[in-house]
Amino acid sequence: MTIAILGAGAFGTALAVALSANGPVGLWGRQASWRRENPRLPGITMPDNIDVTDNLTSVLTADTILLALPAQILRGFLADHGARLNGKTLVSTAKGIDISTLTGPSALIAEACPESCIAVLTGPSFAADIARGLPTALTLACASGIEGPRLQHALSTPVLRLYLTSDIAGAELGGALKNVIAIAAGIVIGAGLGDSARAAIITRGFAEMTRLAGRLGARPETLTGLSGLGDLTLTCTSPQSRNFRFGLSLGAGQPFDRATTVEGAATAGAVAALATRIGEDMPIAAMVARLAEGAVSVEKAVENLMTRPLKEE
Ligand SMILES: NC(=O)C1=CN([C@@H]2O[C@H](COP(=O)(O)OP(=O)(O)OC[C@H]3O[C@@H](n4cnc5c(N)ncnc54)[C@H](O)[C@@H]3O)[C@@H](O)[C@H]2O)C=CC1
Ligand SMILES: O=C(CO)COP(=O)(O)O
Repeated sequence: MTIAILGAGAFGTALAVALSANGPVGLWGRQASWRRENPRLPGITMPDNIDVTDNLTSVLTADTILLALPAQILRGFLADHGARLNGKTLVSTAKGIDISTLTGPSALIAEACPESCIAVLTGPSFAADIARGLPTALTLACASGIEGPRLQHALSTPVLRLYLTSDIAGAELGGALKNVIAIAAGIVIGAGLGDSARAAIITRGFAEMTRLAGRLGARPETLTGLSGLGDLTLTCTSPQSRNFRFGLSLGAGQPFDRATTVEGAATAGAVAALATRIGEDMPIAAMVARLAEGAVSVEKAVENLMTRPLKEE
């Protein structure tokens, strides 16, 4: 198996570093003018067997491609380059739902590359941790009983342990939805509402995640696994998370650098629209969408959530 990664942001670069333990890796970035240290991942030197390039053609000789682009970028990228990827094994790593189609990365890839085998790599993992070689466990979702195990072995290393599932919908939705709840958790802490309120938001947020994912065909055990509960726990509790930090700044009424990749912001809007379309109640996600747009104050959002009709758990 020959591997290339498209997207030389923090995560694509970290995956390249991890997978270089198994052999050569191509890493493409549209503006990859650096070669040995990515400014998005300071302090990490690229091993010699990573070919960092801004020439897409040169990395498309690989038979297996990891797509490490943000979710809202993927659709446009596939429109431009999908034909050249079609037929290859494609592994999605984006954690979001496309705002214009309300579909996840795997559906976008399937539409653009109908002859490809598609997998999803997701779970609790900060790019900096992976790049430093800290032990990490992830979910690899692939519907193919042949390609799934092959990928699982090729993408695992002594410090990167992949658990296999065939539940693509569950793995993908867990990763996308946890980012929305992480923003909510950040808001709670940023606004000074306390750890008890955060535990409530995480738990009720997880209930929303499992409800929506279940309606969209996910298996419950996937949501309680690494790609759901695992990643939710990480992202709602660590200031390393950009989604959590975005929430912190919203809660504290402080500015935030909008150039930072915060997947949960657009995905909250997509989730709210999706929930309305299928008639599912997602009050936390809907509130995060409104807060991220600046359409409601934190005080009003808390009041609205706390005064909803009382119900059974
Ligand atoms: N950073 C992390 O710790 C983790 C990130 N992820 C996921 O990986 C995905 C990518 O995130 P990061 O690498 O962290 O983001 P990042 O912000 O570090 O990098 C994004 C990359 O996308 C590139 N890009 C933007 N627009 C583009 C376009 N039109 N064409 C080509 N390239 C374009 C940028 O140049 C940049 O290199 C996200 O879905 C994120 O949720 C998943 C696990 C961990
Ligand atoms: O997905 C992640 C950890 O698993 C990274 O989270 P952020 O995108 O919030 O930084």
